[in-house]
Amino acid sequence: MEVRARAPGKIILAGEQAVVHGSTAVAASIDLYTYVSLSFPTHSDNDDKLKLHFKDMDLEFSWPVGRIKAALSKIGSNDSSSPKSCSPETIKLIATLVEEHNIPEANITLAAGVSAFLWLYTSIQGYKPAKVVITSELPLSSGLGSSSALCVSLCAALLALSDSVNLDCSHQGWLMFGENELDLVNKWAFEGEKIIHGKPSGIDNTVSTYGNMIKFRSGELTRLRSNMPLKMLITNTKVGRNTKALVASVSERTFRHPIAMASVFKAVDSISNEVATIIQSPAHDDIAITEKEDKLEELMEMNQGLLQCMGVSHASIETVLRTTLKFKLASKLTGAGGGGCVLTLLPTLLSGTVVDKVIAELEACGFQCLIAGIGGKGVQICFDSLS
Ligand SMILES: Nc1ncnc2c1ncn2[C@@H]1O[C@H](COP(=O)(O)OP(=O)(O)OP(=O)(O)O)[C@@H](O)[C@H]1O
Ligand SMILES: C[C@@](O)(CCO)CC(=O)[O-]
Ligand SMILES: [Mg+2]
Repeated sequence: MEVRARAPGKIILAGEQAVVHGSTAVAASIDLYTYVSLSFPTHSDNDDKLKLHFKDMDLEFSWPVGRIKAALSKIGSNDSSSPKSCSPETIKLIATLVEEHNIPEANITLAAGVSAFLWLYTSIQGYKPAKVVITSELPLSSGLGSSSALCVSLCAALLALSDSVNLDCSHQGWLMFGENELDLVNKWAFEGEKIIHGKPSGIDNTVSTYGNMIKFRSGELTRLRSNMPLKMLITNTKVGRNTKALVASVSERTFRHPIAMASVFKAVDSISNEVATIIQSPAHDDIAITEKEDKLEELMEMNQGLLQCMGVSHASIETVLRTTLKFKLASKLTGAGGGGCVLTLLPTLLSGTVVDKVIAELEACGFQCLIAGIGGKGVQICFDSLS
Protein backbone atom coordinates (compact mmCIF):
# COMPACT_ATOMS: atom_id res chain seq x y z
CA MET A 1 0.00 0.00 0.00
CA GLU A 2 1.34 3.40 -0.96
CA VAL A 3 -0.01 6.84 -0.19
CA ARG A 4 1.24 10.22 -1.29
CA ALA A 5 0.53 13.55 0.32
CA ARG A 6 1.29 17.10 -0.68
CA ALA A 7 1.16 20.26 1.41
CA PRO A 8 1.65 23.84 0.23
CA GLY A 9 4.13 26.47 1.35
CA LYS A 10 2.93 29.88 2.42
CA ILE A 11 3.53 33.60 2.45
CA ILE A 12 2.86 35.81 5.44
CA LEU A 13 1.23 39.05 4.31
CA ALA A 14 1.45 40.67 7.74
CA GLY A 15 2.37 39.80 11.31
CA GLU A 16 5.26 37.32 11.27
CA GLN A 17 7.33 37.17 14.46
CA ALA A 18 4.75 39.32 16.32
CA VAL A 19 2.29 36.40 15.96
CA VAL A 20 4.56 34.36 18.26
CA HIS A 21 3.88 37.04 20.90
CA GLY A 22 0.10 37.06 20.51
CA SER A 23 -0.43 39.52 17.63
CA THR A 24 -2.69 38.84 14.67
CA ALA A 25 -1.08 37.72 11.40
CA VAL A 26 -2.40 37.12 7.88
CA ALA A 27 -1.07 34.28 5.72
CA ALA A 28 -1.93 32.55 2.45
CA SER A 29 -0.95 29.23 0.90
CA ILE A 30 1.09 29.26 -2.34
CA ASP A 31 1.09 26.73 -5.14
CA LEU A 32 4.51 25.24 -4.36
CA TYR A 33 4.34 21.93 -2.53
CA THR A 34 6.27 19.41 -0.47
CA TYR A 35 5.45 15.82 -1.43
CA VAL A 36 5.72 12.75 0.77
CA SER A 37 5.27 9.16 -0.36
CA LEU A 38 4.84 6.44 2.25
CA SER A 39 4.86 2.71 1.56
CA PHE A 40 5.06 -0.36 3.76
CA PRO A 41 7.10 -3.38 2.60
CA THR A 42 5.24 -6.62 1.92
CA HIS A 43 6.05 -9.78 3.91
CA SER A 44 8.08 -11.17 1.03
CA ASP A 45 10.31 -8.05 1.00
CA ASN A 46 11.65 -9.24 4.35
CA ASP A 47 12.62 -5.68 5.20
CA ASP A 48 12.87 -4.55 8.80
CA LYS A 49 14.07 -0.98 8.22
CA LEU A 50 12.55 2.46 8.43
CA LYS A 51 13.96 4.35 5.44
CA LEU A 52 13.84 8.07 4.80
CA HIS A 53 14.93 9.47 1.45
CA PHE A 54 15.34 13.23 0.88
CA LYS A 55 15.30 12.83 -2.87
CA ASP A 56 16.21 16.43 -3.81
CA MET A 57 19.52 16.22 -1.92
CA ASP A 58 19.89 12.50 -2.58
CA LEU A 59 20.29 11.82 1.13
CA GLU A 60 19.10 8.51 2.56
CA PHE A 61 18.68 7.49 6.18
CA SER A 62 17.71 4.07 7.45
CA TRP A 63 17.32 2.49 10.86
CA PRO A 64 16.43 -1.13 11.76
CA VAL A 65 13.06 -0.73 13.50
CA GLY A 66 14.39 -2.78 16.44
CA ARG A 67 17.12 -0.16 16.93
CA ILE A 68 14.52 2.65 17.05
CA LYS A 69 12.35 0.66 19.43
CA ALA A 70 15.29 0.00 21.76
CA ALA A 71 16.31 3.68 21.74
CA LEU A 72 12.80 5.04 22.28
CA SER A 73 11.40 2.25 24.46
CA LYS A 74 10.53 4.66 27.29
CA ILE A 75 7.99 6.56 25.21
CA GLY A 76 5.25 3.98 25.53
CA SER A 77 2.82 2.90 22.85
CA ASN A 78 1.75 5.09 19.98
CA ASP A 79 -1.72 6.61 19.68
CA SER A 80 -2.24 8.40 16.39
CA SER A 81 -5.55 9.93 17.53
CA SER A 82 -4.05 12.06 20.31
CA PRO A 83 -1.19 14.38 19.32
CA LYS A 84 1.46 14.76 21.99
CA SER A 85 4.60 16.82 22.44
CA CYS A 86 8.10 15.40 22.25
CA SER A 87 9.74 15.81 25.67
CA PRO A 88 13.29 17.24 25.92
CA GLU A 89 14.53 13.76 27.03
CA THR A 90 13.01 12.13 23.96
CA ILE A 91 14.49 14.81 21.71
CA LYS A 92 17.91 13.80 23.07
CA LEU A 93 17.23 10.11 22.38
CA ILE A 94 16.06 10.95 18.86
CA ALA A 95 19.18 13.07 18.34
CA THR A 96 21.36 10.00 18.98
CA LEU A 97 19.49 8.12 16.23
CA VAL A 98 20.01 11.07 13.87
CA GLU A 99 23.70 11.44 14.78
CA GLU A 100 24.34 7.79 13.83
CA HIS A 101 24.05 9.06 10.26
CA ASN A 102 26.90 11.41 9.60
CA ILE A 103 24.96 14.16 7.84
CA PRO A 104 27.36 16.14 5.60
CA GLU A 105 28.21 19.55 7.15
CA ALA A 106 26.56 21.34 4.18
CA ASN A 107 23.25 19.65 5.02
CA ILE A 108 23.48 19.75 8.81
CA THR A 109 20.32 21.88 9.15
CA LEU A 110 18.37 18.87 7.87
CA ALA A 111 18.98 17.15 11.22
CA ALA A 112 16.02 19.05 12.71
CA GLY A 113 13.77 17.77 9.88
CA VAL A 114 14.98 14.19 10.46
CA SER A 115 14.26 14.50 14.21
CA ALA A 116 10.73 15.77 13.51
CA PHE A 117 10.28 12.86 11.08
CA LEU A 118 11.31 10.26 13.67
CA TRP A 119 9.01 11.72 16.31
CA LEU A 120 5.99 11.95 14.00
CA TYR A 121 6.59 8.54 12.41
CA THR A 122 6.99 6.61 15.66
CA SER A 123 4.12 8.49 17.38
CA ILE A 124 1.66 7.84 14.55
CA GLN A 125 2.83 4.52 13.06
CA GLY A 126 4.85 2.96 15.89
CA TYR A 127 7.80 0.77 14.91
CA LYS A 128 6.71 -0.54 11.50
CA PRO A 129 9.23 -0.81 8.68
CA ALA A 130 8.46 1.60 5.85
CA LYS A 131 9.91 3.70 3.10
CA VAL A 132 9.29 7.46 3.07
CA VAL A 133 10.39 9.62 0.15
CA ILE A 134 10.32 13.42 0.34
CA THR A 135 10.64 16.00 -2.44
CA SER A 136 9.85 19.71 -2.41
CA GLU A 137 9.29 22.59 -4.81
CA LEU A 138 9.95 25.02 -1.96
CA PRO A 139 13.33 26.57 -1.25
CA LEU A 140 14.31 25.34 2.24
CA SER A 141 14.97 27.73 5.12
CA SER A 142 13.79 30.74 3.09
CA GLY A 143 10.60 31.93 4.76
CA LEU A 144 8.12 30.07 2.53
CA GLY A 145 7.18 27.53 5.18
CA SER A 146 9.24 24.53 4.07
CA SER A 147 9.30 23.15 7.62
CA SER A 148 5.52 23.27 8.01
CA ALA A 149 4.91 21.88 4.51
CA LEU A 150 7.20 18.98 5.48
CA CYS A 151 5.40 18.34 8.79
CA VAL A 152 1.90 18.70 7.31
CA SER A 153 2.50 16.45 4.29
CA LEU A 154 4.23 13.87 6.46
CA CYS A 155 1.43 13.81 9.04
CA ALA A 156 -1.18 13.56 6.28
CA ALA A 157 0.53 10.51 4.75
CA LEU A 158 1.10 8.86 8.14
CA LEU A 159 -2.47 9.45 9.29
CA ALA A 160 -3.94 8.36 5.95
CA LEU A 161 -2.56 4.87 6.63
CA SER A 162 -3.42 4.84 10.35
CA ASP A 163 -6.42 3.60 12.31
CA SER A 164 -7.44 7.17 13.17
CA VAL A 165 -8.59 8.03 9.67
CA ASN A 166 -11.08 6.36 7.36
CA LEU A 167 -10.61 7.23 3.70
CA ASP A 168 -11.79 6.02 0.31
CA CYS A 169 -8.60 4.34 -0.95
CA SER A 170 -10.20 3.70 -4.36
CA HIS A 171 -10.46 7.45 -5.06
CA GLN A 172 -8.51 8.50 -8.16
CA GLY A 173 -6.40 11.64 -7.97
CA TRP A 174 -5.85 14.14 -5.16
CA LEU A 175 -8.28 13.86 -2.26
CA MET A 176 -9.07 16.28 0.55
CA PHE A 177 -9.47 15.22 4.17
CA GLY A 178 -12.64 16.03 6.11
CA GLU A 179 -12.55 18.75 8.78
CA ASN A 180 -11.87 16.38 11.71
CA GLU A 181 -8.98 14.72 9.90
CA LEU A 182 -7.56 18.13 8.94
CA ASP A 183 -7.68 19.17 12.59
CA LEU A 184 -5.75 16.02 13.53
CA VAL A 185 -3.14 16.57 10.78
CA ASN A 186 -2.74 20.17 11.92
CA LYS A 187 -2.25 19.25 15.58
CA TRP A 188 0.36 16.60 14.81
CA ALA A 189 2.14 18.91 12.34
CA PHE A 190 2.35 21.56 15.08
CA GLU A 191 4.20 19.03 17.25
CA GLY A 192 6.68 18.49 14.41
CA GLU A 193 7.10 22.24 13.92
CA LYS A 194 7.94 22.56 17.63
CA ILE A 195 10.92 20.26 17.09
CA ILE A 196 12.16 22.32 14.13
CA HIS A 197 11.21 25.84 15.35
CA GLY A 198 11.35 25.70 19.13
CA LYS A 199 8.43 28.06 19.71
CA PRO A 200 6.15 28.21 16.66
CA SER A 201 2.91 30.18 16.74
CA GLY A 202 1.20 27.50 14.63
CA ILE A 203 0.33 29.83 11.75
CA ASP A 204 2.54 28.04 9.20
CA ASN A 205 1.20 24.53 9.79
CA THR A 206 -2.36 25.90 9.96
CA VAL A 207 -2.25 27.65 6.58
CA SER A 208 -0.47 24.67 4.99
CA THR A 209 -3.16 22.31 6.34
CA TYR A 210 -6.30 24.32 5.51
CA GLY A 211 -4.98 26.34 2.55
CA ASN A 212 -6.57 29.58 1.28
CA MET A 213 -5.99 32.78 3.23
CA ILE A 214 -6.21 32.98 7.00
CA LYS A 215 -6.07 35.40 9.88
CA PHE A 216 -4.41 33.84 12.91
CA ARG A 217 -4.06 34.93 16.51
CA SER A 218 -3.02 32.89 19.59
CA GLY A 219 -3.93 29.58 17.96
CA GLU A 220 -7.30 30.89 16.68
CA LEU A 221 -7.90 30.63 12.95
CA THR A 222 -10.28 32.81 10.92
CA ARG A 223 -10.67 31.92 7.25
CA LEU A 224 -10.59 34.95 4.97
CA ARG A 225 -12.42 35.36 1.69
CA SER A 226 -10.30 37.56 -0.57
CA ASN A 227 -12.20 40.15 -2.57
CA MET A 228 -9.35 41.41 -4.69
CA PRO A 229 -6.73 40.02 -7.06
CA LEU A 230 -3.46 39.70 -5.13
CA LYS A 231 -0.29 39.35 -7.11
CA MET A 232 3.00 39.18 -5.23
CA LEU A 233 6.51 38.95 -6.56
CA ILE A 234 8.54 36.67 -4.30
CA THR A 235 12.26 37.42 -4.25
CA ASN A 236 14.52 34.87 -2.66
CA THR A 237 17.65 36.64 -1.44
CA LYS A 238 19.23 33.15 -1.12
CA VAL A 239 20.64 34.22 2.24
CA GLY A 240 20.13 31.12 4.37
CA ARG A 241 18.57 31.56 7.80
CA ASN A 242 17.01 29.55 10.51
CA THR A 243 13.57 30.30 11.90
CA LYS A 244 14.35 28.84 15.33
CA ALA A 245 17.32 31.22 15.86
CA LEU A 246 15.41 34.26 14.56
CA VAL A 247 12.36 33.61 16.74
CA ALA A 248 14.69 33.18 19.73
CA SER A 249 16.46 36.49 18.94
CA VAL A 250 13.13 38.38 18.91
CA SER A 251 12.20 36.78 22.25
CA GLU A 252 15.53 37.90 23.70
CA ARG A 253 14.95 41.47 22.52
CA THR A 254 11.46 41.32 24.05
CA PHE A 255 12.98 40.17 27.33
CA ARG A 256 15.39 43.15 27.30
CA HIS A 257 12.77 45.76 26.26
CA PRO A 258 9.36 44.38 27.25
CA ILE A 259 7.43 47.67 27.16
CA ALA A 260 8.82 48.96 23.88
CA MET A 261 8.34 45.57 22.20
CA ALA A 262 4.76 45.29 23.48
CA SER A 263 4.02 48.52 21.59
CA VAL A 264 5.67 47.12 18.46
CA PHE A 265 3.58 43.94 18.67
CA LYS A 266 0.40 45.98 19.25
CA ALA A 267 1.12 48.06 16.15
CA VAL A 268 1.64 44.87 14.11
CA ASP A 269 -1.66 43.52 15.41
CA SER A 270 -3.48 46.63 14.11
CA ILE A 271 -1.69 46.37 10.75
CA SER A 272 -2.67 42.71 10.30
CA ASN A 273 -6.30 43.41 11.16
CA GLU A 274 -6.38 46.27 8.68
CA VAL A 275 -4.78 44.08 5.99
CA ALA A 276 -7.44 41.42 6.57
CA THR A 277 -10.25 44.01 6.35
CA ILE A 278 -8.90 45.49 3.10
CA ILE A 279 -8.46 42.10 1.45
CA GLN A 280 -12.02 41.10 2.32
CA SER A 281 -13.83 44.36 1.52
CA PRO A 282 -15.66 44.47 -1.83
CA ALA A 283 -14.09 46.32 -4.79
CA HIS A 284 -16.18 46.67 -7.91
CA ASP A 285 -13.91 48.61 -10.25
CA ASP A 286 -10.28 49.42 -11.01
CA ILE A 287 -10.37 52.60 -8.91
CA ALA A 288 -11.53 50.73 -5.81
CA ILE A 289 -8.90 48.02 -6.39
CA THR A 290 -6.16 50.63 -6.83
CA GLU A 291 -7.21 52.35 -3.60
CA LYS A 292 -7.03 49.04 -1.76
CA GLU A 293 -3.64 48.27 -3.26
CA ASP A 294 -2.30 51.69 -2.18
CA LYS A 295 -3.41 51.00 1.39
CA LEU A 296 -1.90 47.51 1.36
CA GLU A 297 1.41 48.90 0.09
CA GLU A 298 1.53 51.41 2.91
CA LEU A 299 0.73 48.74 5.49
CA MET A 300 3.43 46.45 4.05
CA GLU A 301 5.98 49.26 4.45
CA MET A 302 4.85 49.90 8.01
CA ASN A 303 5.06 46.20 8.85
CA GLN A 304 8.56 46.01 7.36
CA GLY A 305 9.63 48.97 9.53
CA LEU A 306 8.43 47.15 12.62
CA LEU A 307 10.18 43.93 11.57
CA GLN A 308 13.34 46.02 11.37
CA CYS A 309 12.59 47.19 14.94
CA MET A 310 12.46 43.53 15.95
CA GLY A 311 15.95 43.06 14.46
CA VAL A 312 15.04 40.55 11.75
CA SER A 313 15.74 42.52 8.58
CA HIS A 314 19.00 41.94 6.71
CA ALA A 315 21.25 43.79 4.25
CA SER A 316 19.99 41.56 1.42
CA ILE A 317 16.36 42.38 2.32
CA GLU A 318 17.20 46.11 2.38
CA THR A 319 18.68 45.75 -1.13
CA VAL A 320 15.41 44.26 -2.38
CA LEU A 321 13.44 47.09 -0.71
CA ARG A 322 15.65 49.76 -2.32
CA THR A 323 15.48 48.11 -5.73
CA THR A 324 11.70 47.74 -5.80
CA LEU A 325 11.20 51.27 -4.40
CA LYS A 326 12.96 52.64 -7.51
CA PHE A 327 9.91 51.33 -9.39
CA LYS A 328 7.55 52.76 -6.72
CA LEU A 329 6.76 49.25 -5.48
CA ALA A 330 6.36 48.33 -1.81
CA SER A 331 7.98 45.27 -0.25
CA LYS A 332 8.32 43.47 3.06
CA LEU A 333 10.12 40.36 4.22
CA THR A 334 8.01 37.24 4.65
CA GLY A 335 8.54 34.44 7.15
CA ALA A 336 11.11 34.71 9.88
CA GLY A 337 13.39 37.27 8.16
CA GLY A 338 17.19 37.42 8.46
CA GLY A 339 17.46 36.81 4.69
CA GLY A 340 15.12 34.41 2.91
CA CYS A 341 12.23 35.77 0.86
CA VAL A 342 10.75 39.23 0.30
CA LEU A 343 7.25 40.03 -1.01
CA THR A 344 6.56 42.86 -3.44
CA LEU A 345 2.98 43.79 -4.25
CA LEU A 346 2.43 43.90 -8.02
CA PRO A 347 -0.56 46.23 -8.55
CA THR A 348 -3.14 45.08 -11.11
CA LEU A 349 -2.48 48.04 -13.44
CA LEU A 350 1.32 47.64 -13.38
CA SER A 351 2.62 46.93 -16.89
CA GLY A 352 4.34 43.66 -17.72
CA THR A 353 7.36 45.63 -18.95
CA VAL A 354 7.90 47.16 -15.51
CA VAL A 355 7.56 43.75 -13.86
CA ASP A 356 10.20 42.38 -16.26
CA LYS A 357 12.53 45.30 -15.46
CA VAL A 358 12.20 44.85 -11.67
CA ILE A 359 12.84 41.13 -11.97
CA ALA A 360 15.88 41.74 -14.22
CA GLU A 361 17.33 44.22 -11.73
CA LEU A 362 16.72 41.92 -8.74
CA GLU A 363 18.20 38.94 -10.54
CA ALA A 364 21.25 41.01 -11.48
CA CYS A 365 21.83 41.31 -7.70
CA GLY A 366 21.99 37.50 -7.54
CA PHE A 367 18.44 37.07 -6.21
CA GLN A 368 15.85 34.64 -7.56
CA CYS A 369 12.32 35.84 -8.42
CA LEU A 370 9.09 33.93 -8.75
CA ILE A 371 5.38 34.67 -8.93
CA ALA A 372 3.35 31.96 -7.19
CA GLY A 373 -0.39 31.36 -7.19
CA ILE A 374 -1.84 32.54 -3.85
CA GLY A 375 -4.61 31.03 -1.74
CA GLY A 376 -5.01 27.53 -3.19
CA LYS A 377 -6.01 24.29 -1.46
CA GLY A 378 -4.32 22.96 1.65
CA VAL A 379 -3.01 19.45 2.23
CA GLN A 380 -4.19 16.63 -0.06
CA ILE A 381 -3.52 12.92 -0.39
CA CYS A 382 -3.52 10.45 -3.24
CA PHE A 383 -3.72 6.65 -3.32
CA ASP A 384 -3.10 6.03 -7.04
CA SER A 385 0.38 6.30 -8.45
CA LEU A 386 -0.44 8.29 -11.61
CA SER A 387 -1.81 11.68 -10.47
N1 LIG B 1 11.86 19.09 1.97
C1 LIG B 1 12.57 19.00 3.08
N2 LIG B 1 13.43 18.01 3.26
C2 LIG B 1 14.15 17.94 4.39
N3 LIG B 1 14.09 18.81 5.43
C3 LIG B 1 13.25 19.82 5.30
C4 LIG B 1 12.44 19.97 4.13
N4 LIG B 1 11.71 21.06 4.29
C5 LIG B 1 12.04 21.58 5.51
N5 LIG B 1 12.95 20.83 6.11
C6 LIG B 1 13.51 21.09 7.48
O1 LIG B 1 13.06 22.38 7.88
C7 LIG B 1 14.18 23.28 8.07
C8 LIG B 1 13.82 24.68 7.59
O2 LIG B 1 12.84 25.20 8.44
P1 LIG B 1 12.77 26.72 8.84
O3 LIG B 1 11.56 26.85 9.65
O4 LIG B 1 14.05 27.18 9.41
O5 LIG B 1 12.57 27.49 7.43
P2 LIG B 1 11.25 27.64 6.55
O6 LIG B 1 10.17 26.82 7.13
O7 LIG B 1 11.63 27.36 5.14
O8 LIG B 1 10.92 29.19 6.69
P3 LIG B 1 9.77 29.90 7.63
O9 LIG B 1 9.70 29.10 8.88
O10 LIG B 1 10.34 31.28 7.89
O11 LIG B 1 8.57 29.94 6.80
C9 LIG B 1 15.31 22.65 7.27
O12 LIG B 1 16.56 23.03 7.78
C10 LIG B 1 15.03 21.16 7.46
O13 LIG B 1 15.50 20.71 8.72
C1 LIG C 1 8.54 33.83 12.34
C2 LIG C 1 7.18 33.16 12.39
O1 LIG C 1 6.25 34.12 12.93
C3 LIG C 1 6.66 32.78 11.03
C4 LIG C 1 7.57 31.91 10.22
O2 LIG C 1 6.96 31.65 8.98
C5 LIG C 1 7.30 31.97 13.32
C6 LIG C 1 5.94 31.44 13.76
O3 LIG C 1 4.94 32.13 13.72
O4 LIG C 1 5.93 30.27 14.19
MG1 LIG D 1 9.53 27.07 9.16
